[in-house]
Amino acid sequence: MPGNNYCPSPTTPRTRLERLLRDRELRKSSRVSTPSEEIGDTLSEADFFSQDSILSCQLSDEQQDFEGLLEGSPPQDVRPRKQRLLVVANRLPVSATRMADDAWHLEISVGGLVSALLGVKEFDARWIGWAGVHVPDESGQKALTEALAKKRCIPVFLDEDTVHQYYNGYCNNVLWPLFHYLGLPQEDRLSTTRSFQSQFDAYKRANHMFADVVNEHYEEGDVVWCHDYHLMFLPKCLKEHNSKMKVGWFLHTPFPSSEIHRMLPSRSDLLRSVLAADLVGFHTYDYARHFVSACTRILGLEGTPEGVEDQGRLTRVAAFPIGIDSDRFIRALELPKVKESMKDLKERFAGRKLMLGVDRLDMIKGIPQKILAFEAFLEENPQWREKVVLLQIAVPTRTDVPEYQKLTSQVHEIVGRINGKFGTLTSVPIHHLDRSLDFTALCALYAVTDVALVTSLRDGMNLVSYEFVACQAAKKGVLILSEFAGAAQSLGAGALLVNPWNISDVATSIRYALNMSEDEREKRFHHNFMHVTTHTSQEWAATFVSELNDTVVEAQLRTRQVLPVLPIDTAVSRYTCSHNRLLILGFNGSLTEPVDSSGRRGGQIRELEPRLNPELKEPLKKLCGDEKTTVIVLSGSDRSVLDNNFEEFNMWLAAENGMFLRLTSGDWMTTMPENLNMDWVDSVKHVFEYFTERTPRSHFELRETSLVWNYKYAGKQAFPYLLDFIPPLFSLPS
Ligand SMILES: O=P(O)(O)OC[C@H]1O[C@H](O[C@H]2O[C@H](CO)[C@@H](O)[C@H](O)[C@H]2O)[C@H](O)[C@@H](O)[C@@H]1O
Ligand SMILES: O=c1ccn([C@@H]2O[C@H](COP(=O)(O)OP(=O)(O)O)[C@@H](O)[C@H]2O)c(=O)[nH]1
Repeated sequence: MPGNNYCPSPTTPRTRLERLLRDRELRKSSRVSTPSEEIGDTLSEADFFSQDSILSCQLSDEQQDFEGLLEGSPPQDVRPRKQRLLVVANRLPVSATRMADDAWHLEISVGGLVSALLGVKEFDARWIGWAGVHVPDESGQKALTEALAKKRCIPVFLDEDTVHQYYNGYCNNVLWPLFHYLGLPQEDRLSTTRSFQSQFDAYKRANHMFADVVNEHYEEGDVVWCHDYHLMFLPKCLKEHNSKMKVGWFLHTPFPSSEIHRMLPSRSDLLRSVLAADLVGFHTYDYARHFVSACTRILGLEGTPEGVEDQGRLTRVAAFPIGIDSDRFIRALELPKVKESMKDLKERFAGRKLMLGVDRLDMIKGIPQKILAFEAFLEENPQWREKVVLLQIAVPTRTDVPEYQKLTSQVHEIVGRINGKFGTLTSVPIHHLDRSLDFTALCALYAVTDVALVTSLRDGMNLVSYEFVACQAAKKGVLILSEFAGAAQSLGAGALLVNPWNISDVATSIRYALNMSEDEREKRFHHNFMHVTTHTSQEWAATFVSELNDTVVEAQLRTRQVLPVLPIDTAVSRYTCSHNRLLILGFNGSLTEPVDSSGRRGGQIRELEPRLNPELKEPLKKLCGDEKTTVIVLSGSDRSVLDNNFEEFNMWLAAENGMFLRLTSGDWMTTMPENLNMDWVDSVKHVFEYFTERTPRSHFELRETSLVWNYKYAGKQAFPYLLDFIPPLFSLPS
């Protein structure tokens, strides 16, 4: 369900849930079909040129459709003013190519993020991003800025070195593989783009450049929605410039387990800057949970069902599974051009079942694994060899990154080998295309496919699987889907889920899919079709933005409830005037040496016995020597600890939380009842020992009147143990 807390919790405010449902209903009932939403009624080529004479464009149908989506219909007086939305993503929805000094060719960019955001129509949206091209001269920048403005796009101009270090380097060679569990680059991969540090510097520089453009175009009340791993530094830059800006950040990739994230040298910087946003969104609960646990374990912050808290400030964290504009795909199937393509494809592959893969040529998509599984299937099922064909569309991507170049050769080599092995004079089993298809060609392919094969090793969501389902109302084909794609959580019930690393498992699923009964296909399809058509990209965006608006309002309310900060000047002047003062000081954490969140003091693991911070000795001596002031140290520690630390001062000591009292010049007194029953200690001690052994960095102390298990430095991994731990304590005899 979109906008749910990262952790489904019974404490979710009922009002939030109700608001979500109400908003959803309102959106449904107020939805008006604009001209651009009617079938085929997109801008014509002539309209396009008349609007934009300096553009040299050959518009495909897909681009015409895109035109309609980007420009929308002008706001009319009767309609309420739409909220302004600044969508900030690394890539604009168009890539630009320079045709002449002042002439630019604009083409829609391929990728899930662009497809999803094209569906966002409810806002007065503007896009801010990189146009995918280096423009060194001012006149070229001016011409491109004007051309893009007509498409409601605002460019960020990045120089070549920044692109190399930031985009090819830090984003695609460091963050991308790490977030998809492929590890960090080894030295040989790093050396091509220099060190982590210089890449990270370029990353921050680039994020500042994005921030400058946002700040320039921002108007009060705008919502700023930052996207993806390219812009993790952006929320912080924006909030530092204007703390009132409403900032949301959404990650389109997985967020890995904190065990993976902690490998990153810049792990804390990135988490902290993302936390500057008001709302942080992920595709699935798992990714959100991983993010929260990275913040608790690495930064030592507090995780709650609502998000992450840092000194009273909450960053809301929630799951917002993306969708597609399913209507756009369903309507496209009625277009004559799509019908014609479907007819061609059916004729070309007559007598054979068609299996389809559509992926960017990226290592996370598991293309080699998919092809090897298809080979295993052909090997084990000779009767199918002449009756099935795998069509793999592999869209070239990030071609400047050496890993991607290697992958291309690897895939070509495998395809060549298998086609050589199973091909005949008249046909080959694998049709592999290193290119992208336009929207209409893609829809036709989806519609005639019998089995779609998605074998991502990790994938934030995977919209191809959604698009395939949207186009299958007639055929009701089967979706084989990797359990490591975010989509497996929403389409899992209708798809055949596979582990792409298990080649024989995938091969078995291929056989099962090809032989599946019509009845089963129909049931599975129905389930997924319902999901895809009700969880759309419009719904996704509207929910995120409405949550962001609400989060900001709630944060303002919360700020008013926060206790006011002590007015230091007033406190000091009252202190100076008074003649009889009582100062009650804590010990652990107040007067002890500073330790970091993992319990290290100056890089060393802390000693078990707390020690007075040497820097406080002098001021404390002065305080204790002041006859107008009585000082008490009140601590949970036992008497010997206080003796060892405060013997030399003239003060009161209260050990074990007041069980024992002493003026340092006198003897210890006790407030303990004479017949205090301590029989429970032995049995509880065993329980404490058991959990201490199993919880690194926790320790337990046996005091005179209490037993303490201290898990303060153990990190949040102690919590599962705590849950086991508390019930046995309650069952102890009192
Ligand atoms: O812009 P590129 O570097 O060429 O890469 C294309 C996009 O790839 C990634 O897409 C992700 O977003 C999809 C939609 O949420 C999701 O379904 C998919 O699983 C992700 O891989 C990337 O996150 C985008 O920023 C890129 O633009
Ligand atoms: O030839 C192609 C192949 C893919 N796509 C689009 O690229 C997107 C891929 O998104 P997905 O979420 O599956 O993965 P990503 O590439 O973003 O990692 C989908 O919307 C496809 O329709 C396209 O327009 N043309």
